Parts: sequence; C-alpha cells; structure tokens
Amino acid sequence: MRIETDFKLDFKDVLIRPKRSTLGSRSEVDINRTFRFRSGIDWTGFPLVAANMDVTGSMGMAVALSSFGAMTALHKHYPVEKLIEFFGREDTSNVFFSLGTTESDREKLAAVKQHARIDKICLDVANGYTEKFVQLVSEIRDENPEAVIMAGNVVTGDMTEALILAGADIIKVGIGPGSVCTTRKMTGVGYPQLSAIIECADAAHGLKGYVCADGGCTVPGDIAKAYGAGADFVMLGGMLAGHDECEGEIEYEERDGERVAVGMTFYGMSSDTAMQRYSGGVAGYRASEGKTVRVPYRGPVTHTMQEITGGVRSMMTYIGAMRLKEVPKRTSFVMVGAQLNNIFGS
Ligand SMILES: NC(=O)C1=CN([C@@H]2O[C@H](COP(=O)(O)OP(=O)(O)OC[C@H]3O[C@@H](n4cnc5c(N)ncnc54)[C@H](OP(=O)(O)O)[C@@H]3O)[C@@H](O)[C@H]2O)C=CC1
Ligand SMILES: Nc1nc2c(ncn2[C@@H]2O[C@H](COP(=O)(O)O)[C@@H](O)[C@H]2O)c(=O)[nH]1
Ligand SMILES: [K+]
Repeated sequence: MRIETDFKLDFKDVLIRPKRSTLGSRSEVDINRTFRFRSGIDWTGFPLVAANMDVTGSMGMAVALSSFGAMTALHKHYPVEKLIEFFGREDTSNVFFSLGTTESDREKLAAVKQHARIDKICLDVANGYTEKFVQLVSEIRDENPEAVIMAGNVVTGDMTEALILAGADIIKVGIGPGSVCTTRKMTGVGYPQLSAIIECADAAHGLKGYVCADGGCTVPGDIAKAYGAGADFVMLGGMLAGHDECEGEIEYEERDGERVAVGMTFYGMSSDTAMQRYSGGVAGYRASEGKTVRVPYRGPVTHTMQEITGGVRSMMTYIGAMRLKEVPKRTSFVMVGAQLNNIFGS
C-alpha cells in the first residue's frame, strides 16, 4: 500500500484570480477555438460536448447545440436505420458517433459508414485502464484513419499518454465526478476532477493530443475552471438534462386547471434503469454504478447555453484572455475554503 500526500483539487476547492486586462467588453472575446487533429481534420467551434447519455446525447440536442457551434456525442443506443438517416441528412461536423466495447457497436459503426461519412468517434467505457481498451483504441484507429477519435475515461497522465499513443486524438477525463455517478461510493475509486484535468492535459499536450473534461460541472463557473485547468473540450450531462431537446418523458402536473411541464427523468448509463433497459437487468457479478433522478423541466436548451457561453465570456474578460486558447496561460487558481454565499440558497 502507498499514499500520495499531494492534495488533489476539485472545482469547489479553487477560484480563478482576476487579472488586469485591456478587454472592455464581454462581446470582445472569442469563445471558439480551432483544432487541428492528427488525422488532418480541422474543427472550429465552442468546445463543449453533450454527454453520450440516453437523455442528453440525443439527435435533437445535436441540432440545437450545433447552432451554438458546440458538439454532441450521440448515445450508443440508436438503431442503425436512424443513425444512417441522421448522418446522411444533417451536417454532422459537430457530432460524435459513440460506441462501447461490444462487437455489435462496431458492426453498427461499419453499417452506418457504408451510407454516411463518420468523422468523429467517441469510444466510451467506464474504465479506460484495461489492456483490452488500449487494444480497442488502436483497432478503431486502424479502421478509421481519418476520424477524430475521443476515448476514455481515465484520470492520470500515464494512461492519457497510452491512449494517445494507441491512436486517440482526445482523451476523456473523469472517473466518478458525474451528477448521476455512484462509482466513488460503490468502489472507492476516483480522482478529484480539477487535478485530473490539469495532470491529463499536461500529458496530452506533450504528445499533441487533447483532453475533454467529462463530468462534475454543476454551474457555468465549473466549465470556466475546466478550461482554465487546461481542458480543450468540456463534456456535460446533468447541466444539459431536463430540456426539450433531451430524450425522455417530460412529466406534467395539473396546476390551476392547466397542464404544466415540471420534470424529467435522468439516469446514469451504468444505473439500474439503463441496465434494465439494455441488458435485461444487472448481471450477477456486478452492481450498478449510477443513479436515477428527477430533474426539473427547464424548457429549450438555448437559455442554458446562453448562460454557459455568457459565463465563459465573462471569465475571459476577468482574466484578460481574448481567445479561449489563451485561458489556461492566463489562469491562476487560488485555493479556497469556501466560495459561495448560500444565504438565499445556492
Ligand atoms: N466516467 C465514469 O466515472 C463512469 C462512466 N460510466 C458510463 O456508463 C457507461 C456504461 O458503463 P458500464 O455498463 O459499467 O460498462 P462499460 O460499457 O463502460 O464497459 C463494459 C466493459 O468493460 C468491462 N469492465 C471491466 N472493468 C470494468 C469496470 N470497473 N466497470 C465497468 N466495466 C468494466 C466490462 O466487463 P464486465 O461487465 O464483464 O466486468 C465490459 O466488457 C459507460 O460507457 C460510461 O459512459 C460508468 C461508470 C463510470
Ligand atoms: N460512474 C458513472 N458515471 C456515469 C454514469 N453515466 C454517465 N456517467 C459519466 O458522467 C458524465 C456526465 O457527468 P455530469 O456531471 O456532467 O452529469 C458522463 O459523460 C459519463 O462519463 C454512470 O452510470 N455511472
Ligand atoms: K462519472
């Protein structure tokens, strides 16, 4: 047994220190960034990604976020016909095709590729530390030499490097920080998300790779901190749940004779709910590592996206970063014991 005694940080442990700047307005900053991937593909946009979860990784979300220049990783449970139709019809430069480790996921990708161009792939597993996963990344790279490949999840520099060397362009970072995740509770495994981003970004950038901070953002300021820590992309589940563009039943209540939308169910992809839906239950040797919650109904995602982009723009003027790419260089974090005044709620 060994103990690492460095203190590792989460979003809640830091604030970003303001710096003098020449920027006069939040309209002057550019939240878009251009990436050149080693496959040769360029992408320009606001590097935010809707998570490949049933509720948020929807085709409706993909269309809505695209209008903000942001991305969506579709969930992996769409039937092949629907994917062929979608990838054939829409501009999909902001859309990831997601797959896990099963042979049927790969067959689906192959089938869709016969009809449409797939140039962004998200290879997503709970535990990115297995040799099998490294092997899978390298096979998917061989089969898709021109695609941008995002792969994860991991939380340390060594595994970030291994997956980039195996062929991934973007490493997805986060084990256990998610809003409907119970991995830390069930397994005791995890890593504080801000430190994970800092350490994985350092490793990835040294190899000309990128990182996507996945999970744990609860407010726009957490997204700002993720960019400050070196995240090239930020993935959101919970913050995008509850909107019209999500997949899932909206719940209604009668209020004063009127039927009003009040909530929506949101669940982890490793929860009982997901396992009942896709695997006919929880296998005997494992436990669920996700929960099912009811989130308030929040209307169209546009308003939430405006809050997010507005928050990021404002952060950039506070630290004098004209472009998103400059944010980590301009970021000094201060460690804090408390950060929010909750007298009227959070
Ligand atoms: N970022 C995070 O912290 C987490 C994210 N998730 C999300 O939920 C989705 C579904 O997860 P899930 O159904 O658990 O599995 P995955 O779909 O990620 O992985 C399944 C494969 O990995 C093997 N595996 C080995 N060790 C583990 C482990 N510790 N946890 C999970 N699988 C393992 C499984 O074999 P076998 O079943 O035989 O063990 C199976 O072959 C993931 O794709 C991810 O999006 C889930 C948990 C954590
Ligand atoms: N441990 C688990 N993690 C999960 C599960 N379903 C999804 N996830 C991860 O969470 C993020 C989204 O995080 P959020 O804080 O923005 O909501 C998602 O991308 C996955 O990596 C799960 O069942 N268990
Ligand atoms: K998680």
